[in-house]
Amino acid sequence: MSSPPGFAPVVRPVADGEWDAWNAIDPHAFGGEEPPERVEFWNRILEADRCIGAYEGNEPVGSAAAFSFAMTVPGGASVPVAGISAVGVLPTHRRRGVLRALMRHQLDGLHENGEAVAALTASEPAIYGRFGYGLATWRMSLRIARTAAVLPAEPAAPAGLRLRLADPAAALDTCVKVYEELLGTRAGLMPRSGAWKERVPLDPPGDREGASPLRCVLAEVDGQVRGYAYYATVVDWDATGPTGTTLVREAIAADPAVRLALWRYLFDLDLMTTIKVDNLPLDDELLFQLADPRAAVPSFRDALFIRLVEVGKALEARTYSAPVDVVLDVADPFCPWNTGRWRLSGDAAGARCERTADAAELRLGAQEFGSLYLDGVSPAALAAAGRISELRPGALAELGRACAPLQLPWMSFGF
Ligand SMILES: CC(=O)SCCNC(=O)CCNC(=O)[C@H](O)C(C)(C)COP(=O)(O)OP(=O)(O)OC[C@H]1O[C@@H](n2cnc3c(N)ncnc32)[C@H](O)[C@@H]1OP(=O)(O)O
Repeated sequence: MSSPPGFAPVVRPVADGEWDAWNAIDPHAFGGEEPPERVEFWNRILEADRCIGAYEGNEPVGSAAAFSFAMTVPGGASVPVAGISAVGVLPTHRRRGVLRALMRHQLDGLHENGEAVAALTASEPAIYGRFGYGLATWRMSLRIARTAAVLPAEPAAPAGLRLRLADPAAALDTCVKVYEELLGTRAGLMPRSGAWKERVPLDPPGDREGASPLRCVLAEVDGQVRGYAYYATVVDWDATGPTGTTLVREAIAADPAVRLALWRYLFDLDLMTTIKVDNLPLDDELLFQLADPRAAVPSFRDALFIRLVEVGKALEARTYSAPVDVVLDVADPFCPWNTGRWRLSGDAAGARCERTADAAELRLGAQEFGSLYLDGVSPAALAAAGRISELRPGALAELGRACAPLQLPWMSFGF
């Protein structure tokens, strides 16, 4: 039954005995039914004390959850991040302020706990800007014609390299160790602690849509696993012969020579004519390893949205690629404790970000801070879009030099 006019949801943690009703919101809100393996996985990773419901009486009509993640920030440090997920409102109660009440409760809670950064991926990107989340990273997918794809001879595969097929479930711990070698190298990366290591290789039969079960190939050098790829294949034929597709879910190795060896393998599977790669960073080296870049058809999508819950603390937790000393004037109506002027000064060794009464040099909002945080969006682009105002000539360029990434940030798994 839909709510009467003047409805004001009460937002609170989910109590024992309410979980079935809370879990029932998601399929109604998202309109689908997840395979049981995925439901079971999500039930295992949810942190019960970080799940909230919006209630009408005793009935939950909206849901939201937070995960206790860590994330690499520019400079390589790892900072705690609240990963926001499971946001849904019953269709009977939409557009009556339930999401707004959930966001209010959640951000107030993060503020009280001193959690400086929140992150999410959005079902619809237009939803979260009003709550101060800014688009911070992109993901790239590639569709590659195998016949046109020529990979370079260099770097040659390391001497002693051996590729070995493994059962994805049995290889989980091994693969996570390889993945962890990457963590400090690129902003946006998050560890896959505990059950999160199962997230990428999760392979419910109900999700396969004609593809093979997930395969795992390990790249060993002198007996040590140094890289791995998860992939599946779709077998197909037409009058010209085989037209199969290799679906690459992930190819990970810290050593570029090992990663290239994995690509050679994935590009050379018999009967496959197309390679589809999901979720790469925008500057992935694979783009520059194809002799003919048009062999790959890229598509791009928004990935991570970031919210600085505590501007000062968050900006001090990262470093800056060049010296910076600017006064930032922040407008943050949804989290007013951030509003005001902040002096950010720092370099590659560390940073301070403190309240100041000095004259403002750059004016921006919470959403822009989120977009800038991982160095995946340039201050100049946001200024050109009319979203940052430069009040002291030169301040924009100074911030731009300080936020110049060595590599673009990347979120390697969804949550
Ligand atoms: C991190 C994640 O989990 S992403 C997943 C989000 N969930 C989904 O997409 C599931 C399907 N959708 C839903 O469950 C709901 O429609 C929600 C959660 C998107 C919105 O919930 P509602 O309770 O209807 O939103 P609410 O009434 O609080 O609206 C708050 C504001 O957001 C706006 N808004 C709500 N949904 C959308 C949307 N899909 N696109 C753009 N704006 C939106 C409203 O217009 C309102 O704007 P205002 O600030 O100008 O007043």
